[in-house]
Amino acid sequence: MAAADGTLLHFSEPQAAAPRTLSKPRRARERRQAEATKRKYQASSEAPPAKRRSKTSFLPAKKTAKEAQRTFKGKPQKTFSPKKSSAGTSDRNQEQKPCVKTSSLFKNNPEIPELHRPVVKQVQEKVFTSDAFHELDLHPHLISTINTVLKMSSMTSIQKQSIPVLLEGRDALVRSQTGSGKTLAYCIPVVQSLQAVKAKIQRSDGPYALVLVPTRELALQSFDTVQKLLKPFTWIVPGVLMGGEKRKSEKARLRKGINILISTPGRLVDHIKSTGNLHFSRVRWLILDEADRILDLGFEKDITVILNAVNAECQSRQTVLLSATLTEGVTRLAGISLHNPVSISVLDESHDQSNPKGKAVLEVSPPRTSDELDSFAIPESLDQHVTLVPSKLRLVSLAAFILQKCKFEKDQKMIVFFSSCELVEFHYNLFLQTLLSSSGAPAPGQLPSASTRLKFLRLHGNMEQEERTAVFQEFSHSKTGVLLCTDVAARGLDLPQVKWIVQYNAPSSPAEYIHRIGRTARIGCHGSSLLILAPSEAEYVNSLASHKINVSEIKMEDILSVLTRDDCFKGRRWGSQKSRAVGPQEIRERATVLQTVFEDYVHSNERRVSGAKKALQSFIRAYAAYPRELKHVFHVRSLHLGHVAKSFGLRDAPRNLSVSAVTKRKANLKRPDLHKKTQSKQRLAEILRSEYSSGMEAGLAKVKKQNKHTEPGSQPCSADAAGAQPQPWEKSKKRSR
Ligand SMILES: Nc1ncnc2c1ncn2[C@@H]1O[C@H](COP(=O)(O)OP(=O)(O)OP(=O)(O)O)[C@@H](O)[C@H]1O
Repeated sequence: MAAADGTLLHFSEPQAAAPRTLSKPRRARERRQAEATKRKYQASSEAPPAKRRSKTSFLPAKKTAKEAQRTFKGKPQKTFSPKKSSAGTSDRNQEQKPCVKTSSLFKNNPEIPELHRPVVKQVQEKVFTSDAFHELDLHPHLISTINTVLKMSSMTSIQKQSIPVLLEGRDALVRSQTGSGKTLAYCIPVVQSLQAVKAKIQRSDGPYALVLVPTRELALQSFDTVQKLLKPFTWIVPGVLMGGEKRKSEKARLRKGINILISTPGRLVDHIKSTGNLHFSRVRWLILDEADRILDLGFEKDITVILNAVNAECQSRQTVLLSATLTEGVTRLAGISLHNPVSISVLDESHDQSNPKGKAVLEVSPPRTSDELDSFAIPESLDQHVTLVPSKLRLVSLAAFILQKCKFEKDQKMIVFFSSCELVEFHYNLFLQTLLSSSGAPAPGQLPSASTRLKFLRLHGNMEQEERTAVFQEFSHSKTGVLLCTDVAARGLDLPQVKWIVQYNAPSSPAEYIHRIGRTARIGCHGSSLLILAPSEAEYVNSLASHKINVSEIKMEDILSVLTRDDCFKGRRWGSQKSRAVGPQEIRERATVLQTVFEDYVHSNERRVSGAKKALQSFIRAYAAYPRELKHVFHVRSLHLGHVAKSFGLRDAPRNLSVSAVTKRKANLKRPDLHKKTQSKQRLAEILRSEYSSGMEAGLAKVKKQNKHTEPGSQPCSADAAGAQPQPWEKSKKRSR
């Protein structure tokens, strides 16, 4: 990237604007004093803060970084604090204001195109019914537990449709929008049927129900629901296997006996292979929750191993597949695992002409129309937005949006999705150090506007399980906060009261989009989402529309304009005394001030620079990993590396980073024989394949396993090794991300 063109800014306070008039003798006295001070400091190694700051503004970028570090670290109050710097020292302020060299954010950006989004009629489902749980033929204790422990009285539509059908003993494919209560739709029938088993269930009987979920967090969540429902039926023991825990203690729990076993597929396969006393002879229920995500995460082979193991020991069982999206993979998996199934979905009348009353649709396998396959039900109370932001402005736009919602508005809870663990780590550390304050006064390196109101959390698959659980719990119970995460949090997690979903990196499929936005507007609540796209990616909006997904535009300027609400972002052109009204120029200057803060943080030491480069590299790899059908929207060659580097607080694009290097390596991945060639190449391939990842994918998990980290799906999962049959749905499986 060409060297940054310099725009000089210094931070000013509102009070500093009016110049003070000084008498002539006093001015002369002050000048003499200033010169004396200058001579003194020239002779010593210590620098007078004001003069040094001004001078360094003209230094090249590297030196500026060092100096800026001094500015933010050394005298943060003088630099930023409105209270201290405004105390009647306006003319001195003029000199004391830090002057920062930064590249122009607003020059040479691609034009932002007009969005001509087609308006489509979204598929909608009614969430609640007026029917109460007590109208169902359930054990009275179960009903009172639902009412008093879960504090629920009326059923959701999907519960009303599913529970009676499942209680009849039918296999089912249940499809319903995110946050519509699918978990209870299967948990209630399971508990109802197991409590009614005549010879009371013994713990030592082992599993009667197997519930498979894609992630550990979801396993915990489902376990929690089952545990609550089992309160009156204490002889039925639930248990969870999910990796992250010592195998030994899981084995011990299995030995004692678990009747309702909730697990991630990889971990269960691990125990099938290594735990002698895990038997499935009594299994009556097999539940595949979030079936689409299970397949997306590459658990097909594990599912095959599990199906074969269960089939080998028990022939008659009830199988249920639940999914928010009905993908080809899910339909094929349903064809294999379900016997004479009922297909249940609750589409609204306008969409589902064949089913005018929104009743459960029976025997649908394969799905009725390609339209149903391609479109997704979206909660009615969810407002979806998109904004087009040039690469250079992405970081400041994201920060401004977070500040707008979580600093200036009350009780806002937000999830920001990134495409890789490295990206989450980078942004988490950056925001934590620059936007956040633990006390009233800004700490070194922080903005004076750093807020105690803001709370940042992060969640991704490279974190230790203990920490993941703690973060999940903390965010679940918190009223506010910004959770930066990978798709590890997109899969079925029920995080209450989330108001905003921000997708900083576009998802790689419409199904992913649905799952991400599905973390808000749950169970009838109101929520909003924002998708941040580059101008070159505007076409993605049409791609969403083709799946009946409507988004409305928010202008980037409107997002950035929040910076004018905070005078700490106020910048002023060097030497200019003219005061200007708040307008586009003011917004630009303030955005530049914020970008400067980020750049100074990143460039304050080598470790941070290399962290930013690593994150940038990860971003490019993820970008190169978009599926073929989205390549016309997200093509790595359309990235301007210098501009993208800016969004990582880097002043220049790293020299050793080239798009072709990334794409070359990626091209190799298309050759399946590559994996067999050498182990090191295989590891590289797995890392690259998982770049657009949450850190949860089997490939990455395998790599991590070698580093002694365990993940669901990290176990050896070759179908051959387990004597499994080839998976029919694999044949036409698209290469996942
Ligand atoms: N009948 C009900 N009344 C009130 N709240 C309910 C009811 N059923 C479920 N809920 C609550 O709604 C929330 C969403 O439920 P759940 O997680 O089961 O949705 P889901 O359909 O599985 O979503 P996703 O597809 O995202 O996994 C949970 O907090 C749950 O406790």
